[in-house]
Amino acid sequence: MTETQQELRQRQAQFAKELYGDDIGAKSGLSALLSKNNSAQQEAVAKYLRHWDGKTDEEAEQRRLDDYNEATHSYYNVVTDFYEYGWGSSFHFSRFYPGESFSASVARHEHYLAYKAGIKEGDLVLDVGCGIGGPAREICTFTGANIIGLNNNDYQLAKAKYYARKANLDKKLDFVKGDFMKMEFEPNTFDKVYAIEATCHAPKLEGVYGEIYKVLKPGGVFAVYEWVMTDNYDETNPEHRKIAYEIELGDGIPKMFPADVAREALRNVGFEVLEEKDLADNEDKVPWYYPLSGEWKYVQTIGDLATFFRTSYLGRKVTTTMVTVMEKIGIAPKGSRDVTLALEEAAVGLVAGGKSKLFTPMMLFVARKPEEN
Ligand SMILES: CC(C)=CCC[C@@H](C)[C@H]1CC[C@H]2C3=C(CC[C@]12C)[C@@]1(C)CC[C@H](O)C[C@@H]1CC3
Ligand SMILES: C[S@@+](CC[C@H](N)C(=O)[O-])C[C@H]1O[C@@H](n2cnc3c(N)ncnc32)[C@H](O)[C@@H]1O
Repeated sequence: MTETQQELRQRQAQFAKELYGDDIGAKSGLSALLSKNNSAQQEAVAKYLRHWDGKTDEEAEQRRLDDYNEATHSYYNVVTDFYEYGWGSSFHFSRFYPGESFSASVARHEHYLAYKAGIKEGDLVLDVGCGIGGPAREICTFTGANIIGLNNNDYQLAKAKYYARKANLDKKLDFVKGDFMKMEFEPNTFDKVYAIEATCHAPKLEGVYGEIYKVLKPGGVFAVYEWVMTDNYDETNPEHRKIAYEIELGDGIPKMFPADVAREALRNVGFEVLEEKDLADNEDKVPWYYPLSGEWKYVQTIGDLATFFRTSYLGRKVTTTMVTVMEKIGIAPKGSRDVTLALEEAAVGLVAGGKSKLFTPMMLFVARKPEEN
């Protein structure tokens, strides 16, 4: 018998409690990792990794596409603490300007999307795949809009709510559980919708874009930073496919799509595409992937040294070694080392994809739902 949306939701919420205990949300980073339940962690790691067995044939890909919800949910159950520890509370890349700190660059990238979407005070805005709410808090403070974050991961939602309360933004921000492929909001609800590096987890872009189209008001704007393979990518080239596969495996993505698939998907569901630009295709002195490529010369401020160390090759090795030892002596839950190894594949694939310009994490699309006739 197939599980209903309601049953799936309850099971996943229950699982998050088993994994993190009752004070879910309050702990973060490595301290949250160390307090996770051992057998639940093992189950989550197995559920995430079961589809990434090195196969890229059609059947293997189909299994990943079919299981997108559970696989992504499990992925974020096991990586969120590492992300927070290594990256902060906005789970996305950004461009870096000379002299600009890591956190300023992340915030500017969010402001830019808000500006492109035309978000203004009093708007009701949907953040699709909101993570732990870093971008929603920033965009709310920046624009004064009311934002609802949608996410299928219970742990991240609990954290997003916790941080919004702490920042005194809980009257302007709300976070709700749901699958972006099957949204439960009333049609024509939102003035604006944005998504930051999240819709790439969809098994089919028409699915998620179609849902966004449905819940946007006529005339409303959707702005997205999409993860895509660029026009340089050739799926039949084994070197190219290897890079895409590393990104899929390490980032919990069922299938990386090319840019033209994303553009067509927007049009197919009815959007008018107003703007399209690969923000990574530029002459920037500091590349977007530098925190992962481990090039010290790009670090812009003294304050960024600690973050850079954690994200660099050396820092990642230190984390993996530390986690391996802690897992061996029983302090860290089983499976944690496998997670650091998968994240290493992510880092390697992302840097290779960035350097070769086969991949971009910041394909900007701005699209409008036409006014009703
Ligand atoms: C998965 C998607 C669609 C977006 C996430 C983008 C980035 C925020 C992550 C992609 C790879 C991640 C890694 C880390 C942090 C978050 C990412 C950059 C670490 C640096 C976290 C600390 C670990 O020890 C190493 C990780 C490498 C990959
Ligand atoms: C890389 S994170 C980006 C989070 C956030 N946009 C940010 O920039 O901090 C991707 C997010 O998409 C969410 N997500 C993935 N698949 C989803 C789905 N089917 N429905 C809702 N959210 C989903 C994940 O749980 C995660 O929060």
